Amino acid sequence: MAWMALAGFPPVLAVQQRRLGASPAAQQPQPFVQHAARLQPRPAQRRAGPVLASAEAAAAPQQSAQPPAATAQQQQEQQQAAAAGQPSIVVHGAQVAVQDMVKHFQTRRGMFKAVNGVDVTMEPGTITALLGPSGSGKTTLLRLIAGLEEPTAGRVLFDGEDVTEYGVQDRDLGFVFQGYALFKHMTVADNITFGPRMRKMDIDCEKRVEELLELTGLQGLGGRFPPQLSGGQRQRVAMARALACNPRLMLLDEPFGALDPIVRKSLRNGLRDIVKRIGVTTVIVTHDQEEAWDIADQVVIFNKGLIEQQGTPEEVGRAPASPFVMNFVGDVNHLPASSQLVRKMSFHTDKPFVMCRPSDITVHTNYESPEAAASAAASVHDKQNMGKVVRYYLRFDDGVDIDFTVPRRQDEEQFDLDVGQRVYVSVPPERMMGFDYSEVDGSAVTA
Ligand SMILES: Nc1ncnc2c1ncn2[C@@H]1O[C@H](COP(=O)(O)OP(=O)(O)OP(=O)(O)O)[C@@H](O)[C@H]1O
Repeated sequence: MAWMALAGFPPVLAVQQRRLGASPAAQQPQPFVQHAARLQPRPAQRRAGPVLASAEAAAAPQQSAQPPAATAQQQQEQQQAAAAGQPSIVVHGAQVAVQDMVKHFQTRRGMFKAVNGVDVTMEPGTITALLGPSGSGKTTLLRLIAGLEEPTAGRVLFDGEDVTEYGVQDRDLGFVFQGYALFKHMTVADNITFGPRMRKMDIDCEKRVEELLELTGLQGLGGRFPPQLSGGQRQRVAMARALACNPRLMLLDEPFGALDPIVRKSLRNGLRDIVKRIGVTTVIVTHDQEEAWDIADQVVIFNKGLIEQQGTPEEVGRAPASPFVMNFVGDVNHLPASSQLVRKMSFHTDKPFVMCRPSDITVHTNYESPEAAASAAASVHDKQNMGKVVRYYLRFDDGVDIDFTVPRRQDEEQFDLDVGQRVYVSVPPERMMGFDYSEVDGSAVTA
């Protein structure tokens, strides 16, 4: 079944940081911020086209007074597909280019730069995940792409065509966001076909519903009402509805934020499967790095209204472009640049601190080995069995702590260290990065 077809993806980088000198118990998880229905138009922000008054309206931009008809090309393709007995969902994912995008908000304290000169291109049929700390500008960029915000400067191009002046209803979009925004009084089938009916699309609505229910793993549920569905099922309906009008671009804002981890995982795998089957260009805002790493072809890391890095998840994970990205993506240890380990590794930096990933640490136990001689001595300070991995907290003789994480199986075969045991630690200097705390602080600049 399409919904169950899981794609294989690179290992996920856990989102956790170990702060300088902090004990295991003192570790702070990354804040997880959830926003309900953030794609709702903010009052007085629209410039063109009818004002959308609710989340449901935002999710169904086709509710304009004079809904645009399906394009002649789309209609022709649908008719051809119907005649050939093929699926009637014909999507041409757009290449979406955002150029020199700037968005300033007028606030009581002056002008606030939420997006401050952003260039990014999303290739047709790919998934781009927008990641970054709270307030870094992710949702604002999504809304600018959608036409829900008027840019201060910059352009949005769909397949090379400048759509910056187009209203939201003229951009061929599908929306999915956390609050579901389904019409509760309508059946699942009616929710799905609401858009095509409003746009007077010349399609077989029954067939479209069947195809979309199959695509989203909801076979047999077309006659139910949203309150009779689970949260995961409702979000699948939202996806089906977003795709019903053959959008060129699907925009998702924290779509799975309210769901439990197992349902989230199933939904995101389903999302990737759908996108790859039908080829719709997709942009997703998420706080969940595991989600981004699982599904995205391209990740875009935001900080304070600017893009710090964009690339494939592998590129960003392997070669972070800045201390901010290294710190934001995955586990890191923070050490003083003058610490024993850094000096022993002959890593030189003019910055006061150094980062390294737990996964780049090598631990030797035989003090007579040549490797041990080239390493810094530490003691096992604490050990935690985390299920699939074992995490050790190692303390150097200068009092500096670091994490060392090893797969449980490897730990059993190779390490199985005792608390208090002496170990010898090395990190390739090319895997270290000097930094100053001002460079990794992603807290939003308030307006
Ligand atoms: N209409 C507005 N008026 C004034 N400031 C705004 C407005 N919309 C957004 N902002 C500010 O712009 C900044 C970026 O907001 P945005 O919602 O894009 O961030 P985000 O990265 O999506 O954050 P989060 O992850 O918390 O949702 C924030 O500081 C926010 O307060």
